[in-house]
Amino acid sequence: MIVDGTRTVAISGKTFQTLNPATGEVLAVLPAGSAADVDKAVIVARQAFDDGRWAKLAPAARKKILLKLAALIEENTADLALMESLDSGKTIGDCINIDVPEAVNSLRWHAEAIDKIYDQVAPANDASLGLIVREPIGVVGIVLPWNFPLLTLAWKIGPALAAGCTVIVKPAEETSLTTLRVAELALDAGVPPGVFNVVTGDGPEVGEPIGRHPGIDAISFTGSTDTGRRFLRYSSESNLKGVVLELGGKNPCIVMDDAPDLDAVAAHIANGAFWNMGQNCSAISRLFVHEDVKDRLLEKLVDVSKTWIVGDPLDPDTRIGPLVSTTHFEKVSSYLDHGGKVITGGTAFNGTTIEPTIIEFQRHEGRHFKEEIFGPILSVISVKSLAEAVSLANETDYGLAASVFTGEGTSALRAARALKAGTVTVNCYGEGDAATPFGGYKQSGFGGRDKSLHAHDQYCQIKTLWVDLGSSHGGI
Ligand SMILES: NC(=O)C1=CN([C@@H]2O[C@H](COP(=O)(O)OP(=O)(O)OC[C@H]3O[C@@H](n4cnc5c(N)ncnc54)[C@H](O)[C@@H]3O)[C@@H](O)[C@H]2O)C=CC1
Ligand code: BAL
Repeated sequence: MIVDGTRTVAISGKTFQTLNPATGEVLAVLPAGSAADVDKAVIVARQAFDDGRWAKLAPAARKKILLKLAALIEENTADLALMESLDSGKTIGDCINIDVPEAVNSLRWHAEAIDKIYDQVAPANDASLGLIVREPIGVVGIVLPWNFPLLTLAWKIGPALAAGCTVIVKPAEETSLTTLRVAELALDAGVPPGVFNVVTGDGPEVGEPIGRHPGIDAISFTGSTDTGRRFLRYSSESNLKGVVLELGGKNPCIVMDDAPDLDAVAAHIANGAFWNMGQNCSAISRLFVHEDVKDRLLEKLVDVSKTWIVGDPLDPDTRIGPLVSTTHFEKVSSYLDHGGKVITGGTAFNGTTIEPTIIEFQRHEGRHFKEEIFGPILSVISVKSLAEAVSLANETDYGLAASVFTGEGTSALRAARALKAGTVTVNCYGEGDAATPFGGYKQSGFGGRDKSLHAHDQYCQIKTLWVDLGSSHGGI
């Protein structure tokens, strides 16, 4: 763990192993934290916040240090990418080309933004001055998932540290390594000790004490909807700390009969469904395709899926590596034999890996259309109209992302407005870039957004300062 700028073991002395999911080998033995370690980290982070060693620096000074951190991460791309791939099973190509560079971009974007955000003067009468100012919220608990460990870390520490907060990060127990390394690089960059602390361990032992701690002012969480609900409970039963949740998805993709370039559409859909082995909260999971183009699109999708090389995540050509853990593999495998016609894939092997799989169904019902699978499995159903597609697409408890492919601009915009999702992409798939907010409607999200200037709201209090200019001063 890293507390107060120092590598440390757990107070209990307990440890846990982190495994390479591709081989089952032990990669590292890490401290298994508990409530006592969280207490210690909170004391340190509170002290670091209250004495102003970080919060009271000028925004431009914090910016300089965060830009240095981004540069150090960039310089260490090869090491960090290898560490991330070994620890999570993510492919080395993705780690090098997406996870590390996007983490760098995200940190840079928030660092660059922080000295360009102005406070406001409120409309007021002549005898008063109303100021609306932002202040860092304080000590922030950041609880991370295993599917994008480094990227979600950057999405959260970027705006939190830029705002002047101090943080206690709990990485997912499957994937702690890159968070620990980045915390060390932060010290090298000049982030003062005590500002960026990391407590490793599992959810009940470390995540829950963070959620319930009265000395923590806000929580930023990415993970499952069930655990997200717990954080709301922890907050309501403790100090009503602010909670921002980025949760699961059951993301629809609609393809109409006038969609241009079905080859490109198939490539986008395969990327949306199979990128990161489908372990992505914004993964395309339900495909609604117009009946007139269904057969042609499925043919192309099968062809594209077969180009996704399954294998060793350390081979740069591999696009499908192992799932993150055997537990997760068991969960995802259970969706391979539950009705529907397998169009391609359907095989699970080595107890780790599932090939890109497309399953066609006649009706929009059952587990494949309700539950977040979080694996490389795409469920397909045909539709007769855009209205039917949009209505089925919205038939879900989730609302993170959605895509629509059509050649008709007005229909595309109508559908984009009607889809209940935080991010809607038209004739493409993606999550936007650091400048655009990311988060969900319905049970996909709560309380705010990651990325963009909207992310800063999570980490700030808004204070009103009301000054009497004295109506008795003779009108000067
Ligand atoms: N939105 C997303 O990006 C993610 C969604 N998921 C979904 O969740 C499913 C289960 O995966 P898990 O790893 O179990 O997700 P999870 O939501 O339980 O884990 C995410 C984080 O929450 C922590 N956590 C777990 N239990 C906790 C508790 N009782 N109190 C406080 N913190 C706790 C974990 O240690 C980890 O750091 C996946 O199959 C997937 O469907 C998982 C990871 C990311
Ligand atoms: N798609 C990146 C963030 C997430 O899956 O939680």
